[in-house]
Amino acid sequence: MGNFPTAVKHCLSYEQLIKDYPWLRGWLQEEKEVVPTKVKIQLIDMLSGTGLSVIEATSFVSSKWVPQMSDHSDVLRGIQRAPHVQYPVLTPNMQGFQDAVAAGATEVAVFGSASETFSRKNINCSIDDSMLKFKEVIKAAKEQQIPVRGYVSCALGCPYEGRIEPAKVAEVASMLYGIGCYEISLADTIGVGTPGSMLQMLQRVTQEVPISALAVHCHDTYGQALANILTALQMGVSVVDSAVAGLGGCPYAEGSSGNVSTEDVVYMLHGMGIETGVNLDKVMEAGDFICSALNRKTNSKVSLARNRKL
Ligand SMILES: CC(C)(COP(=O)([O-])OP(=O)([O-])OC[C@H]1O[C@@H](n2cnc3c(N)ncnc32)[C@H](O)[C@@H]1OP(=O)([O-])[O-])[C@@H](O)C(=O)NCCC(=O)NCCSC(=O)C[C@@](C)(O)CC(=O)[O-]
Repeated sequence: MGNFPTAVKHCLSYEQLIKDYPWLRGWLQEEKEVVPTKVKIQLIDMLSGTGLSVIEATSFVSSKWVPQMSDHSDVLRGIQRAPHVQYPVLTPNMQGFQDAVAAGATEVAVFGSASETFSRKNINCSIDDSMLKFKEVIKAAKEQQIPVRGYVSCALGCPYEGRIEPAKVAEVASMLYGIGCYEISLADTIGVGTPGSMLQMLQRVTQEVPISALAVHCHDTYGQALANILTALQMGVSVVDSAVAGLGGCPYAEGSSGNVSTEDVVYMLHGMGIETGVNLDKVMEAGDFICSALNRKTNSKVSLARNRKL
């Protein structure tokens, strides 16, 4: 583990450390009941006023696979875009990319996996075939100056294959970076990682991809997400995906819990003196809104504590 004070100083130099990436589509794709489009739009609009620099808005996937996302175009068209906020959307293939652009997408993300089985279950193709599809998307995106982000799912474990070798994560991250993704988000899809496995994985991945191009995406199934994020920060990672109220999950990783809550990450970073530009109170308001609109309990420890006036 790196020297803590030095690493924190390093992090202090970064701004806009938080991306509220998968709050919406990550959690919605798990939601059994169809969430009204206007609720999705209102939540994005609330999040747009929090200071977050990136809000992943929806997903242009097949509605046969994920029915909750069938209103993707209406959501993207319905939101009020705030200046200085990016609204990327997931696009697994050219059909998704074309639909996304038609609905006004200005940033997209492709999502690969370090696990062969997860890749087939999630996007119905092998890792190698997924790269061919992503290459097409990236080529088309570049022609339109649309930046493309890449995900590597199962970076710390797979629901089907168990442990995933850091070398395999590095290989897939390197492929995504090599074909033109500007940033690679390393996802602990099922939340089994620990600071130890995060450290090992990052040490290997950074042999292939510069740390400045890496983000982390931690689900909190085993309660390790904040510790894992802290480890990544100490290594120099400066982009953290999170989800308002800790909602989220993946339909092809049954039983895994949501992403780490944005509220908890912001609280930790501000407590460390790291500037994020994010207004914690406003994020909590957005979290309260969506939890009450859907009659769900928050997964944010910070929100629970604040509601008890602690
Ligand atoms: C990738 C596909 C579409 C392949 O699905 P497929 O069935 O292999 O696609 P296909 O190319 O063989 O086409 C079959 C049908 O799907 C349609 N189709 C084809 N592409 C699209 C599209 N983009 N949008 C809408 N429709 C589409 C296509 O038009 C055709 O329609 P038909 O002729 O039968 O009526 C499918 O497997 C799919 O939608 N998978 C997405 C599943 C998903 O959303 N998973 C969760 C994403 S989150 C994640 O992966 C993890 C992450 C990023 O959060 C990080 C982490 O925590 O790990």
